[in-house]
Amino acid sequence: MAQNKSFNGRDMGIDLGTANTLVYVRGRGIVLNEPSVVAVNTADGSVLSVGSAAKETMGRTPTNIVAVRPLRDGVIADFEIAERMLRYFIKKVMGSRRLARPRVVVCVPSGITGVERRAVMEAATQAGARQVHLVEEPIAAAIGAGLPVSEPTGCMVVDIGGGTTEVAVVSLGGIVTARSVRTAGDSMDVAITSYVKKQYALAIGERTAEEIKVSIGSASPAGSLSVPRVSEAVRRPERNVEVFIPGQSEDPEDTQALLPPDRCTIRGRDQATGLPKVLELTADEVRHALSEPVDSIVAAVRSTLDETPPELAGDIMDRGIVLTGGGALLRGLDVRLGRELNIPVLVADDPLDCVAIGTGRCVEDFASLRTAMDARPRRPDTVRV
Ligand SMILES: Nc1ncnc2c1ncn2[C@@H]1O[C@H](COP(=O)(O)OP(=O)(O)OP(=O)(O)O)[C@@H](O)[C@H]1O
Repeated sequence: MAQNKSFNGRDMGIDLGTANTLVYVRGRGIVLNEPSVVAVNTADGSVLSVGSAAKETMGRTPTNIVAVRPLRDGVIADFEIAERMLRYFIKKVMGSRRLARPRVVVCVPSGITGVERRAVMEAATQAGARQVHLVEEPIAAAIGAGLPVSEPTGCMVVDIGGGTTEVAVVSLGGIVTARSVRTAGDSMDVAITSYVKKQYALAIGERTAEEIKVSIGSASPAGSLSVPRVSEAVRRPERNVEVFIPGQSEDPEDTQALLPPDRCTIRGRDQATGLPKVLELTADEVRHALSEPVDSIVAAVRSTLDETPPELAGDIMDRGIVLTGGGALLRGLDVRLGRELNIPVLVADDPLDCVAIGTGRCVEDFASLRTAMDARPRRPDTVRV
């Protein structure tokens, strides 16, 4: 591993995500993983809570408190709140050791403009960073997934986060071709909310929609799902959603216990009566609700492959496409992509942590990964459409 004397023990890599922010500290690994949410008092603008505590309040705040997600579609939508959130996380990680300001590598979507890059750099600087470097999300994801990004061979990574899906072909430490679409985990939650509203006139919150997706969401029919992991079951939140798992067993060795749940009970507000209501939703219905965002992700991967130079396309055929990001955990997405594109598709180990691990590697191994950082923006400074 190349040594980098200019980086030291307080330096950090930040995966500033739409859904979650992860902080990796040099020599220590991932030390913080919290939702990118800030609860603000609208009366005086003061910050009441940040991260997990703020996410708990989403959909449950009185009128004078708002739970804000300062990033949308992978970029800063509310600069001031983003800066305060970053400042809070950096302080939390540094604890009482405030002797010097850290150098920071921040991960950003590949499609962001120069203006958006400057906004991220400015927010990190205002939050306490002494020097800021940027690494593009697909590169960080590929590094974190253990792909040989610096070699002259093509690797395709599809990072499905909360706000954006980043599809990229990486070779020799750079992006050869990439696409960043604003269809990812959040769009799936919106699709579920709309379905439940249209089909059952039931209003549900953002968190409930996410819980439904994680609990029984899928991209392929039940018979063709890849086997869900035990870690996935552990991460499954259960609040307004109660799941039914066929043949459920307490025994972790029992393969039946790994079967995906086929329905769940959800709670919301009946739009006709205005009263709370409980109803049952099946996995087939949720798969149907998710078809539009899933189709868009498949289309983005297909069109990126279309633009890939033939030599690199051959490498991808051999190596397979690697899925990272929380959206990679959607059951059957690997199967669906593999079937439609006729290419092997693999889900990275720890898909939710890949980008943070890759960003952290940039801090640990700065000299040899230098070429992977601070690339010029691919998009002009126009308004994103
Ligand atoms: N088991 C699961 N099944 C489906 N989706 C999941 C699962 N676990 C997490 N997710 C989704 O993954 C998304 C968060 O992923 P991730 O933390 O990689 O995004 P992010 O880095 O914050 O976002 P972005 O990259 O867009 O800035 C959320 O939409 C979340 O609901």
